[in-house]
Amino acid sequence: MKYVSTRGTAPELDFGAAMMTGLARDGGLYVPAAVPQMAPADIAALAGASYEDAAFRVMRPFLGDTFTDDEFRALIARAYAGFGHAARAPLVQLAPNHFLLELFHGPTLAFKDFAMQLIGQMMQAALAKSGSRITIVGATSGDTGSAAIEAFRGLSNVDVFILFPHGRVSEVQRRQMTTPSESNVHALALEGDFDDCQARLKDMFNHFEFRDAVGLAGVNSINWARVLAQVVYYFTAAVSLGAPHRQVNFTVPTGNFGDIYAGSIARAMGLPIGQLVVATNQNDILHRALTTGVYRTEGVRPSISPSMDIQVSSNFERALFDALSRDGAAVAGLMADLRDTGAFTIPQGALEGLRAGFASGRCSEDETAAAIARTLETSGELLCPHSAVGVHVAEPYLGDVPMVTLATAHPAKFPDAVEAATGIRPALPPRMAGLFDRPERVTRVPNDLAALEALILERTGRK
Ligand SMILES: Cc1ncc(COP(=O)(O)O)c(C=O)c1O
Ligand SMILES: N[C@@H](CCOP(=O)(O)O)C(=O)O
Repeated sequence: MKYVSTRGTAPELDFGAAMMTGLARDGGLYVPAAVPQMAPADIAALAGASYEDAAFRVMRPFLGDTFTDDEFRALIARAYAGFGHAARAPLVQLAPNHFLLELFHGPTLAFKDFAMQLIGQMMQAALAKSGSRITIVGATSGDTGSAAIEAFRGLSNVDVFILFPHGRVSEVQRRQMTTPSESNVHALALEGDFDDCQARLKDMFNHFEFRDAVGLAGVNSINWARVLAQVVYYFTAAVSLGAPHRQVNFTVPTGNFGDIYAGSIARAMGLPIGQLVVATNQNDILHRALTTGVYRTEGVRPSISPSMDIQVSSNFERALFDALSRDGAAVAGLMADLRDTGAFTIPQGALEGLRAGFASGRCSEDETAAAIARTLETSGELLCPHSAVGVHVAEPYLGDVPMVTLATAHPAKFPDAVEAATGIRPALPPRMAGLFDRPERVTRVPNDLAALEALILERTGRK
């Protein structure tokens, strides 16, 4: 199994190398050269399997010889052992033919744990074999950062630096990143928005002298392994609703396009997914792009679903690559337009392909609050604002085909928005008691590449 870059000129890599490399050296994102297929009988055989067993069967064909079967099974077992629900990703019913996939039972209460806990295990195993040391730099709008810190805290051969937009994450998210006391954890509050954090991270990957000096590794969804781990729950959810004998639709609260792209990989593998609906908040660049054919950044507007306050949606590049018949030069051209002008126009054929693959909708701030209140009233489920965006956007698509909306975070990560909508202040699980009492450790940093690189070099003892 080989991985190729969306910009067409970086070397092809195997799974292990793609995971440790993160961003391709031509600035693109790694994707499989060909997506492995799962026959209907193999999909049907997932019925009744544990989440861990399903994870093994769905992901194994993508791994080549990076791990033996026994090693991979052991890594999966360790990754999901700390989840607070036996099903790992339980489905609950909201309405006739509308289901919620609860992805917030991991250690940091967001869907990121599904991939990050596994990447943590896989990277540690790879580092133990190679004996090397890495520096992880992550960009976060709140959830990736806390999940990454949880997965890598305390490891002697990994330093973790997390860039988050100062003042634009929830207090719970901030404290999850700033209260761990391990010396390999560095929370950096950047003067800017998430797009600035992600842009500086990509700048670091594209600055080869720095990248090689610190052994830079990435755990954002630019890393293919992140996407792969998120493919699994599409299979477990769909099979429990009757796939492969029946179609299932999904609505996905979307920001960086990683989670919904994972759904498109599940569909490419053979899972009978009908509609994949992109649900955006008021930062609706993806909805506008799919509707108008023009991808144009407008500046981020802070919302009550802050983890989706994103304009430069990294994984959209992977979907574009497929829609452009895997023409890396064409993708590179559109990305250059985006960098130089803040916009690009999707060629008509590619736009039709994207529209065939993805429906979309937008949810305003008021609609988000109303969806939280309405869902509590009609089904007793308390939603986080991101999941509420999903539920609102899913509603016009409800019909004969079961719809699964992804619940991407626990409501207690966003208590202010939930309380404003319902009057109920959701409590953190008891295992997180003390989060508000522990001292915080955070460094304010400018939105400046040279300053960030200097800080990382100094903290990792390279200067
Ligand atoms: C709670 C939550 N919901 C949804 C999203 C959107 O996911 P993605 O970036 O994979 O589209 C994120 C982060 O991006 C998130 O943290
Ligand atoms: N919402 C994310 C943004 C980063 O997304 P990623 O999936 O690329 O890591 C976050 O919570 O940080």
